[in-house]
Amino acid sequence: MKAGIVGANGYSGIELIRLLMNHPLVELEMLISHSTQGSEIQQLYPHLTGFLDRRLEDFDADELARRTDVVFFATPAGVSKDLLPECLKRGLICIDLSGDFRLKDPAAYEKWYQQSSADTALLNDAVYGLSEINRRQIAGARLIANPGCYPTASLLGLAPAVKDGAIDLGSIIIDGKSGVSGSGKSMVPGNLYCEVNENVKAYKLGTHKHTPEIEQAVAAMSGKNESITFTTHLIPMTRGLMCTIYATLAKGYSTKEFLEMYERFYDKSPFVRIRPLGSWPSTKEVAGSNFCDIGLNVDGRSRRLTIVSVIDNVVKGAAGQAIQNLNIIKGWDEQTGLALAPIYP
Ligand SMILES: NC(=O)C1=CN([C@@H]2O[C@H](COP(=O)(O)OP(=O)(O)OC[C@H]3O[C@@H](n4cnc5c(N)ncnc54)[C@H](OP(=O)(O)O)[C@@H]3O)[C@@H](O)[C@H]2O)C=CC1
Ligand SMILES: CC(=O)N[C@@H](CCC(=O)OP(=O)(O)O)C(=O)O
Repeated sequence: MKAGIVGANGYSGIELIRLLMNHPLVELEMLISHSTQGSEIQQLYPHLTGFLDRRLEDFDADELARRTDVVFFATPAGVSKDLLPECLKRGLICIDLSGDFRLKDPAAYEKWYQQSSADTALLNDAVYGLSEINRRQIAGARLIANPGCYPTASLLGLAPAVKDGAIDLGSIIIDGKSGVSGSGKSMVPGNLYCEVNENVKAYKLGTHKHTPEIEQAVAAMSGKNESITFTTHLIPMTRGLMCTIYATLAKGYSTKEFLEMYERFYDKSPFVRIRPLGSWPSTKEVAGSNFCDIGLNVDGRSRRLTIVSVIDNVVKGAAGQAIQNLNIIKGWDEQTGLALAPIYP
């Protein structure tokens, strides 16, 4: 199968290249960028020297349809809602890493993204690509809305407890922390070395666009609409994302009972690893891999569950999950091209 990447020279695009180069059933055919067409990818990114001999090209839906079968959109919000329908119309499988097709309600997109939404019919057709939760809908789909990085870690951490009814949904608090690559490679003063190094800062309190995405998915799992509290922090590292999630218990389970429930829930999900009693994950333990590692603790005194969920934001939070979704769409083994151990130390 031949693939194209729109936004190939951004952080998620480059990660798609690294992973797809090792995928036995996919061949990289077209790399598309916005401002660097004509350049050799190896010149822009010397770490790819000797691996991939391709020039960046301009977006052309006819050319994509002629040369590829699947297109990944690794573009900023607001780009794929216009370009992707042209590819879909031409019969291509489209996997969008941006938020353009994630929210079913166009008014919610307009409120949280501060721009006009994608076509409503396509929003309805789009399948939310949280691989472990929506496998049945993803299989055979043509349009995947790949989840955001914070929602991936949060929702994989919450899903078993939410589906069991074991926590009070109105009590959920998510404390998220991300490395700087989560914000992409564009020049932003807040991402300068002197601003980020030896610093931790909270950002977008009450306005983060992943808030409605997490709420929508929790509602889909539970049948109930509840507001969550979600706070994000930028931390001085390149890759890695941790969500520490707090919720009040609705059932009196112990940590051991929660761990057994999570183990059962993710029994057939090779990319979700549950930590044993008394052990919690760190971002380094998933770096460069498609794993989501989860640790749990019940605080009997406050009757609260704490969930610690970590991913590599550019792999499981973006490019890796996008490829996992392609594997599911095609009925291939989910781990094809993704069976990579994390980089350590
Ligand atoms: N970074 C992460 O950890 C995650 C990112 N995402 C999402 O994935 C998407 C990409 O993110 P990221 O890789 O970080 O972003 P970057 O800013 O690093 O890269 C964006 C890419 O999009 C290209 N681009 C911009 N506008 C257009 C356009 N009109 N047509 C074609 N290409 C265009 C840019 O090309 P050029 O440089 O030539 O202008 C660049 O290659 C975003 O929507 C992001 O929110 C999702 C989960 C995690
Ligand atoms: C560190 C950092 O800035 N992270 C970004 C994550 C954006 C992202 O991946 O989100 P979408 O795919 O939904 O656009 C943020 O918090 O906005």
